[in-house]
Amino acid sequence: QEWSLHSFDIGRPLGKGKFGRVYMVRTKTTPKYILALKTLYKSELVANKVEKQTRREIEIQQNLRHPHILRLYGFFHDEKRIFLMLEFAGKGELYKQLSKVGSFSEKRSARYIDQMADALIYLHGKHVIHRDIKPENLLLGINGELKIGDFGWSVHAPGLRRMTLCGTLDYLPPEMVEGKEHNEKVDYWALGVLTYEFMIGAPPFEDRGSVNNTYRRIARVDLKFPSTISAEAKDLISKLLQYDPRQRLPLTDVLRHPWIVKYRPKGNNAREGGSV
Ligand SMILES: COc1cccc(-c2nc(Nc3cc(C)[nH]n3)cc3ccccc23)c1
Repeated sequence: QEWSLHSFDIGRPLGKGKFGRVYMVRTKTTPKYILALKTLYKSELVANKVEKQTRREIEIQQNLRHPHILRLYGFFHDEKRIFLMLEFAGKGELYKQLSKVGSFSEKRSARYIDQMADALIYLHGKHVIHRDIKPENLLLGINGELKIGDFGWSVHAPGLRRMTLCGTLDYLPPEMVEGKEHNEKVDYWALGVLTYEFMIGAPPFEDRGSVNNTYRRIARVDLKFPSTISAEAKDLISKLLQYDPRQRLPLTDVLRHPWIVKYRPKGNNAREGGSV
């Protein structure tokens, strides 16, 4: 199947991505499929020196099949742009909902982290580390299920970050802010930061006034919890936000953690194959 812009009826623009716009589109084939078409301007990719990273993002995401990872069905290009044919997530960007309500309940946060852990186990099983887990890269499907949407920073483990850090430091683990070699355990740390931000509405080491102070707080694991957070939630976050990557709670143990199990939708706890 040779895809081009002529293969689609272009719907409404959904919003602006980093290097171009995202449109809701429908295939002209029957049956008709609704997709999100992400446009990337080649000139922008070259200007930002991210063409290799983009090629890697496409190659990685095309081979991934998981309910909580946004599908990349294919891509095509014209002289100016690259077009990514992405799964359409009906409820849009998770961070917009987070900023609208301020923070999520422990139940909603635990269910998202359950889904994230499941997706990360799949990713790491394919020796892919995401390296850029944060609310801005997460989308919500039509049934409110979480979808990891952006693989711009993912690499095959172990990686050494060559790009200067753009955007927030808040999610980076000590080994990355110290420029050391890192492995898939950077995603364990980011999962801890994400859990904290879902429930509190801001990341744990944020210092809006000074990037250097965020650095320091990360390197010192300067972690404080508001009294409103349950002991079980604090326990999980503290086991993920460990300075030493080897001490961080393995993802399979995240799935078994009491705080996660407590909020897992009924029927999802049935033992493998156990039917009642
Ligand atoms: C950067 O892409 C942006 C930016 C702003 C909003 C949206 C957005 N996206 C989606 N779904 C998507 C997006 C992708 C790549 N797959 N599925 C749904 C929405 C619904 C309401 C408002 C906005 C929405 C995307």
